[in-house]
Amino acid sequence: MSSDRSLLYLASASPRRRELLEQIGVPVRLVRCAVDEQPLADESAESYVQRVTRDKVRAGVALAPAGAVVLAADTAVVLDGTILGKPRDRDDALRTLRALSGREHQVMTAVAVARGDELQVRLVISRVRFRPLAEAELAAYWDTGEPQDKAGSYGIQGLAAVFVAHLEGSYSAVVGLPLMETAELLDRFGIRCWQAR
Ligand SMILES: Cc1cn([C@H]2C[C@H](O)[C@@H](COP(=O)(O)OP(=O)(O)OP(=O)(O)O)O2)c(=O)[nH]c1=O
Repeated sequence: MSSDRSLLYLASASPRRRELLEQIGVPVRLVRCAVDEQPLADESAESYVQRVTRDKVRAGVALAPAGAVVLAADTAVVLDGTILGKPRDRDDALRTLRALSGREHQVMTAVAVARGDELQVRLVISRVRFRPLAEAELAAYWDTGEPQDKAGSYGIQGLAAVFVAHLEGSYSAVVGLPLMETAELLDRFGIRCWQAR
């Protein structure tokens, strides 16, 4: 089976990434693939998100039709160099949110686009500062269900918007995909967003 060269395959189970691509006029076809997302010993957060993103896009290339353009991304919330992943349970989420309260953290999102052996990756680092969060507020936030599937146990695009005192960087990257960098990468692979239609 050969691919339509203008169609993008998204190697992601994240509904956010699909919505963000649709927001800029890039429809996608999904390829489901799983990769090991365990950080390696002594691996920096910057290296980690780029490695996982490369692994995701390569796994996507292996599953997509030959010659297809494939995109993948990974987002990590990083506090003082430590990666705060998706919460294992309620206690883990509350611990994470407590640690983020009243402080600035980094959100690192890498995006990769590949076709066959050709692969390009970009890393975007944003800085987010939360206002101080009350304990009762954290518990109430967990109960909304929003933190469950999100890096750092929060979603800036959702209810957690009221926690954000300051953001420097790319809002779309915090949600899961840096759209300016993504559009540039896609353009190099011949996939245009709304601008060129
Ligand atoms: C910080 C933050 C993260 N997130 C989400 C984006 C990602 O979906 C998730 C980070 O986990 P990822 O491992 O980057 O992505 P994923 O497992 O959801 O999807 P896939 O690997 O299949 O592409 O956290 C938000 O939605 N809002 C936020 O403000």
